[in-house]
Amino acid sequence: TQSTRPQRLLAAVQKNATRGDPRSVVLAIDQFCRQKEWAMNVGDEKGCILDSVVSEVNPGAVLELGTYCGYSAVRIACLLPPHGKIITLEFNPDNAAIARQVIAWAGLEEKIQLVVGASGDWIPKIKEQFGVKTFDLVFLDHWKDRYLPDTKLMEECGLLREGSILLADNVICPGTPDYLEYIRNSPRYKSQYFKSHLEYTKVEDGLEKSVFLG
Ligand SMILES: C[C@H](C[C@H]1O[C@@H](n2cnc3c(N)ncnc32)[C@H](O)[C@@H]1O)NC(=O)c1cc(-c2ccc(F)cc2)cc(O)c1O
Ligand SMILES: [Mg+2]
Repeated sequence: TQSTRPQRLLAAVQKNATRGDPRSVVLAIDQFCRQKEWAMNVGDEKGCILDSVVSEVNPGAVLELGTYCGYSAVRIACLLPPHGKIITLEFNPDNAAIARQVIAWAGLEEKIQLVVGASGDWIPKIKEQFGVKTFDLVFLDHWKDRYLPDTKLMEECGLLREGSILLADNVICPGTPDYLEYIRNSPRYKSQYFKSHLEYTKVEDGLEKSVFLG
């Protein structure tokens, strides 16, 4: 039977990356996506911006919406402080199964908690289920029309504190117009746009970094 793109991406990781070496996993995925098949990971160019934000925030608690194959979860987890953890939500069980194996190959199972389900269902349960008070950093990379409702939901559920950072992928391509309009005009956020390109292409895209002011 025909393999899927995530399955081929995992095979490339298992062939070309060193077990327990997260940076070799990131490199193997980027090489696969540049040389073999495009895939919707945040990628190497936007990934450098992600790295600089993670390093600056030095987060103890990270929430990622939209795991896909685990590329950005691995990239973020590499940079966390010793007791830092990332909870990553993935709706599609097939993608989650691949991501689990990519995370295992990187040796980051202790730092990354992968949860299968929809963000809208899980966000209200995170505090009680995972003993999280608030998140220092949230990386939004799921369905582009869920960024705004889920941001409002995180506010309502008390998952954000003064200084929490939201970093949103794809605000230009595919685009998240309602989220951008809200976050750039809300007095409760201070936003900054980091111009870049859609992963592995020359098409414009970028990341929007927003600080929650409380
Ligand atoms: C949405 C996907 C990423 C993953 O998110 C999971 N997901 C969804 N909704 C939920 C939820 N509500 N809760 C939890 N997980 C959830 C899903 O199952 C995918 O695995 N990402 C994209 O579609 C995406 C697309 C492009 C793109 C750009 C130009 C093109 F011509 C074509 C595609 C680029 C990107 O950088 C992306 O990130
Ligand atoms: Mg994305």
